[in-house]
Amino acid sequence: MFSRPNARAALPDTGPNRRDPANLLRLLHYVKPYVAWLSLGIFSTLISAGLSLVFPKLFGNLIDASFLKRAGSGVADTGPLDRIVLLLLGVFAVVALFTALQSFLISRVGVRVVADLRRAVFSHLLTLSPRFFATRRTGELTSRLTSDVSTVQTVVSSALAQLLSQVVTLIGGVTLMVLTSFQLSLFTLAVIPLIIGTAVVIGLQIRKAAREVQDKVAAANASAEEAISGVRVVQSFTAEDVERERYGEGVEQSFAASLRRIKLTSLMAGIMTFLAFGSLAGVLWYGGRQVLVGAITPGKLVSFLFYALQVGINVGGLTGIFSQVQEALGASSRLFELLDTKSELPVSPAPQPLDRVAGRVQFENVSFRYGDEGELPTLSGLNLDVSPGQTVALVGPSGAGKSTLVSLLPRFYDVTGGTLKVDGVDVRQADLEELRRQVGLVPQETLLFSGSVAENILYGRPSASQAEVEGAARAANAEEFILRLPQGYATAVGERGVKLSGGQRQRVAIARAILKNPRILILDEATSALDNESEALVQDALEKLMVGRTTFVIAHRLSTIRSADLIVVMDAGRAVQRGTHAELIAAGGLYKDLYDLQFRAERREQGPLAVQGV
Ligand SMILES: Nc1ncnc2c1ncn2[C@@H]1O[C@H](COP(=O)(O)OP(=O)(O)OP(=O)(O)O)[C@@H](O)[C@H]1O
Repeated sequence: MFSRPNARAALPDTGPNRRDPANLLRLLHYVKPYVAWLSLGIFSTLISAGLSLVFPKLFGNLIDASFLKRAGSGVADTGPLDRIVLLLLGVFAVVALFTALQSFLISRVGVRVVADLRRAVFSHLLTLSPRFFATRRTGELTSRLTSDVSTVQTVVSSALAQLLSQVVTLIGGVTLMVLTSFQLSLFTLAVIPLIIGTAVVIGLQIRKAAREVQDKVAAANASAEEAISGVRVVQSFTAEDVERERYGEGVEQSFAASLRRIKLTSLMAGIMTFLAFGSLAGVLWYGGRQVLVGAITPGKLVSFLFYALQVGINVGGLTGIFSQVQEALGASSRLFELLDTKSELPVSPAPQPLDRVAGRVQFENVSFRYGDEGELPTLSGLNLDVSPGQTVALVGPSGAGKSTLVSLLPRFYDVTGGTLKVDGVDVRQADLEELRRQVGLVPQETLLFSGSVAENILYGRPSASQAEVEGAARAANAEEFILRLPQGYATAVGERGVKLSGGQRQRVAIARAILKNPRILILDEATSALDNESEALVQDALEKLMVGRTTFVIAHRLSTIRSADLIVVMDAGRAVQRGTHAELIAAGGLYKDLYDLQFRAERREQGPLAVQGV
């Protein structure tokens, strides 16, 4: 049956620095620019948390003022009651104001840090080499940008504020409890170790389950992403059921993990509720007796109950924060792991200038291997000296290493042996950006970005003017079809350019390359048949593009091969033959075999013109 191999590995989840608290310090680095906002937020938190400790005392006073005076004198004096309520309202208002301020200020820092972190991770991802992306699933990486960053946000914003206010309330609450009634305090505080113990033991299990939920969701997401981005393949193979099943399985696994987590949280909620209300009942029982014997006033009992409640809530809250911090540590370590992944292309400390090159390219005894040492090399012993402006056609059987050879030019990979030079400069000694500005790439499968036609052409040189864009489109034989589009240059091309035909996409890509005006050009000729007319237009545009540039073309068409200055025949990573078409045919060997197999039919189609000179 159909199967889409899940060969790409998920991001390793258990690195050596996983949940390393040092990551929290690294996070602080992102918080640093906003330390003023944060300090104001912390100040507001301290005020609101400190003032909230006044409530219970005032409530107690309120009770005593309302009940005791009346019982004593028989006359209803509402004065103290009114004053206390007024005072309470005042305190409420100040607490409300500072709570709002605290929430705004600290959350603002949180969302800002998240925005910075997202940008940093994305910008770093763009610098990594194709080798990195070959081992990662896109869905995994995008989920790092979304869910992991959001988990970190929780800590930076809400958890930080909560932690502060809870610590303040907890210390203050316990002190005031003890001051209100020492005996009652002993009674209540005895339960706290039980609460903490339960929270820690079950909390640990909950964290494990939560981790599992995240992993399962990420895996399901990755498979959905692949299916959605390849929906045409899925539909053409009528593999919907397979994909449904694959995603369904992932979703069910995440459901099962969620269920485990829910069971544990429910159990914890039950135990906590019983402990909390049980101790409340205990306090009411013991405190009630104390009131009855006149040891404390009813107001004091009420104050005490409120303090106990505040302390209880905060102890519960602290354990929640503990698990949030743990999760955030996990998430931040995965993010930092991405940020720490160095591009494997070493940067030269003193790059040699490569500003406006003539276009000479030299492969000197170049070898290359995708895998580790010991694996078979993909290219070996390659020597090639291409003069500025020359066109080199690379031919050879599938898997011979043609695409690999050209991918060394913009330094997607570094050679593993020998040297690759552009204008006499070892590409490893050049500035990567400068080098890549010299190299233009027109791939077989053109990828356009969602946006307008003009934006896609401008990708070649963002500073170009509208007139230059139009000039490039004209030279690429693209203007005619662009002007026929509903909004001309402003027409949106759809995701990956789906609204254009294959030939149109290619011509936009050629216009893009013309605008970039590179000295070295890499063309991967399309093997998929375009209709005759658009093939002729694409071919004509390519020929114009090639003029005056050093061009490497992975050639599939006889006409390209025959007009090349040099044909290099590749087989199993080696350049086995080189020469012009006529020379190679005369010499016999792999080229002649390939020619006999692949091009005879094409030659026949091209009629007498193509036969000449063969
Ligand atoms: N990213 C990669 N990681 C590991 N091996 C790779 C990678 N890309 C290509 N290879 C291997 O390197 C060899 C050469 O591949 P390459 O794509 O260069 O061949 P090609 O001549 O361009 O083939 P085709 O004409 O089919 O495109 C193949 O055996 C291929 O399996």
